Amino acid sequence: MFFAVISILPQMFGATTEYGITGRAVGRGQVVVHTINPRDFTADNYRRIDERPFGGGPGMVMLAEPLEQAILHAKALADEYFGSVGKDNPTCPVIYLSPQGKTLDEQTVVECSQFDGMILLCGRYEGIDERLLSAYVDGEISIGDYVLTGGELPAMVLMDSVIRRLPSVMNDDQSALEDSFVDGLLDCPHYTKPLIFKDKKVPDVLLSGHHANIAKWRFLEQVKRTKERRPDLWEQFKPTKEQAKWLAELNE
Ligand SMILES: O=C(NCc1ccc(CNCc2ncc[nH]2)cc1)c1csc2nc[nH]c(=O)c12
Repeated sequence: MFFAVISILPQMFGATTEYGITGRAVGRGQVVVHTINPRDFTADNYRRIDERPFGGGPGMVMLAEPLEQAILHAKALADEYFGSVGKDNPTCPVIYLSPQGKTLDEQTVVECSQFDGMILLCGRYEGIDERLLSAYVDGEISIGDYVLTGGELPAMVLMDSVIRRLPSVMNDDQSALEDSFVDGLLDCPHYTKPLIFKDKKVPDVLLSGHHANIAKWRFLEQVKRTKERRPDLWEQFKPTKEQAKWLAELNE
């Protein structure tokens, strides 16, 4: 999958491209990430990428022209990449990470993981000239209703959530698709060595080797936690046939 991120802080993206499962996917060439700094597309000696807002008010607004050149460069890199892998008619939307965007959820992550690539536009300051957004942006995504200092961390959250879903990025011992957020429940408790920690033992069922009982115990723990901590998720939950059987036993 192809990513081009447009940001005046390109070094931040090392957190995604150099570490962990996402870093490995980049290292293997399963994911390509280009960082593009709008400052490299400025025409003035001060390499300006922001200016005071028309109409006054606090803060600065990012200039349209350097961002336009950065986006056109990203599109050229995308064309080159898709040409090199023989992909015709690729889907590669320009996504603006913005507090005004649609709040990211697993469904949006699934939709994004089906694109051939994405051009991610990261804002700083008070935002970006509206005329640039209306000319080039296909969609806006927020990662939640809290105020950050820029779009870079949201861009990396989006990239991380998408990259982990790509086939063969997560090997089978890493829970890729059956994650609790995918089956609609919170996760169950996890235990590993030592058998006793701070006088607390591991639940016997997990030591029993009885896989059906273990699966049932884990599911019922997920249910208990989801009911307690996220009644909103519990309300939406649709059990499978087997899960419904286990739930029926619970209510006996
Ligand atoms: O660029 C981002 N944030 C930087 C930022 C923060 C505040 C303002 C100014 N807002 C003034 C205002 N708001 C409502 C009324 N007036 C602009 C830009 C960002 C990208 S995705 C995301 N997801 C969750 N949270 C985020 O902050 C982000």
